[in-house]
Amino acid sequence: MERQVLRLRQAFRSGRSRPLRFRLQQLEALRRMVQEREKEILAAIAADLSKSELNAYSHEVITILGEIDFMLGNLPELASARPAKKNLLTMMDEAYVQPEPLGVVLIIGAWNYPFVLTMQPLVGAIAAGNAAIVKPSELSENTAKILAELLPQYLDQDLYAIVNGGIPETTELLKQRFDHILYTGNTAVGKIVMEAAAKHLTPVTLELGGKSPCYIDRDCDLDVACRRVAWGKYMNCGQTCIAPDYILCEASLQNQIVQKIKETVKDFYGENIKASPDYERIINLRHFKRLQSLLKGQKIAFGGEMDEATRYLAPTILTDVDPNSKVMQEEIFGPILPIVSVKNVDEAINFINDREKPLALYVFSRNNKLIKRVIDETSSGGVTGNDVIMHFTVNSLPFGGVGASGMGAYHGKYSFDAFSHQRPCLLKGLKGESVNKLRYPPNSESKVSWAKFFLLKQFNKGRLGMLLFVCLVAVAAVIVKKYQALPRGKALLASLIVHRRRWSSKH
Ligand SMILES: NC(=O)C1=CN([C@@H]2O[C@H](COP(=O)(O)OP(=O)(O)OC[C@H]3O[C@@H](n4cnc5c(N)ncnc54)[C@H](O)[C@@H]3O)[C@@H](O)[C@H]2O)C=CC1
Ligand SMILES: CCCCCCCCCC(=O)O
Repeated sequence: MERQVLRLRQAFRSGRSRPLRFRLQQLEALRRMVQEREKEILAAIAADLSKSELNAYSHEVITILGEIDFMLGNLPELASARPAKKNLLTMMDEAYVQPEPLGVVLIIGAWNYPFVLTMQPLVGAIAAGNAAIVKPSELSENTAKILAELLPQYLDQDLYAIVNGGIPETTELLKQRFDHILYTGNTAVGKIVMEAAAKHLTPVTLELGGKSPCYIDRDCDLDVACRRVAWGKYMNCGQTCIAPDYILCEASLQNQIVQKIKETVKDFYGENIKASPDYERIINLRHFKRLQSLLKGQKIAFGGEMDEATRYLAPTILTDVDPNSKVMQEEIFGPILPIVSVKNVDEAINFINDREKPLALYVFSRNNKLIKRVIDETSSGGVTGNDVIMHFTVNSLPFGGVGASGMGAYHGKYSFDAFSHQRPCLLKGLKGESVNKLRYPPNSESKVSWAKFFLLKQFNKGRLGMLLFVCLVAVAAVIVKKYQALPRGKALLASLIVHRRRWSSKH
């Protein structure tokens, strides 16, 4: 592991990953990989998540192609230096912000969208000019395997590597020194990653999970709301970090919601859900049993059927759920939708604020003021009003958590930023020592007062006069130099000095 990181570091030090042309070439090669090897990639995702290839394409591949296109179109601008505003002391100098790559970065992905959660950060890492190690989840082993096979065929092998394995391999990787770590997964492992990173003072982006609430207001189009919630909740069998975890609504809406989601599920997956190519399975037996245990003691208003052999768990709705029950204590990450009743939006806001900050928050209402109020009075990684999941697809929006749901963000420009250092650059001229004297010792009241003038723009009359005088002298000096009319120039300067003295004695 150590040798592998060293190899990448040496390649990074060679400077090869920095030129814009190289980054664009690598991104184009990655796009070629996705296009040419689409079939193998889709088959791997489909095998890992019991997913149709069509869904594998629209859940994952499309996101990566979109992200690569965005970077190819925007990288020249993102990677270029941005001029910075100057102050009076640096007026004549050059100030700009130059994004620079961080170095060798580590990307640890989760299993639930195994292609997106490894390749989307990689697009950002390449775009920003880094070397990168990608560690896919061992639970989505087919995708992990195909990535290890394909990536070296398309990308620079000394700069980008896939490391496969489970906890021992990840633990070993985390002992190495990286310049940034982007981790996607559960909160408990997020803490392990952050602790390991702290040993090297490595900055982290943590894309974690949590319980994302969905408030459904009385004043809303319930048909649309239920269709959208059902889509976001049951997609990927509920194994989506930003799936609506539970519904908050007035008690009187509960039965209608159950009825409408039931109808939607029939529209989506037909009478025999098990046979639908659009309905996935739980990733493994451990998660299946965990989900099974969440149903104990609950009122199942819809669904609940399961088959351990195929890890099938039907789209399920729980009603009158006690906020203290187990299903409300942990992120569900499965097709179980609890409904918790609240009296009104005030109670919903308090309910949300009494708990950890979620990764996503959803509000359905016809009343935009109510949606804005919920946004203003709560906190979450992201918000979508009148829909679910969709903020993930807008690459001009930063994607990430806050508080217990994570730190940092990526997607589009934010991915580039996550893997870049915004380096402030100031290029000073060698002239201007008369002004610079202000900051050289010995200090004095007068120098402090000048510093206040230059940096805080605190004027007094005398200073203003002096500034005008300095400007006039500067103009005169330019004229003198330009026309080399030495005698007339000198006379002009002398007359200015006399005027300045007279003006000073009067004020
Ligand atoms: N914020 C986001 O973008 C996303 C967050 N998630 C969250 O991830 C969670 C589901 O993923 P997990 O089951 O955690 O995925 P997982 O089991 O695939 O683990 C994630 C990664 O952590 C590594 N890992 C696991 N245990 C480790 C340990 N003890 N030490 C070091 N590394 C270890 C794994 O090898 C894997 O690469 C959910 O909470 C979900 O909400 C999932 C997808 C996206
Ligand atoms: C058009 C829908 C695309 C949905 C992709 C959702 C991926 C979410 C990944 C996750 O964060 O768990």
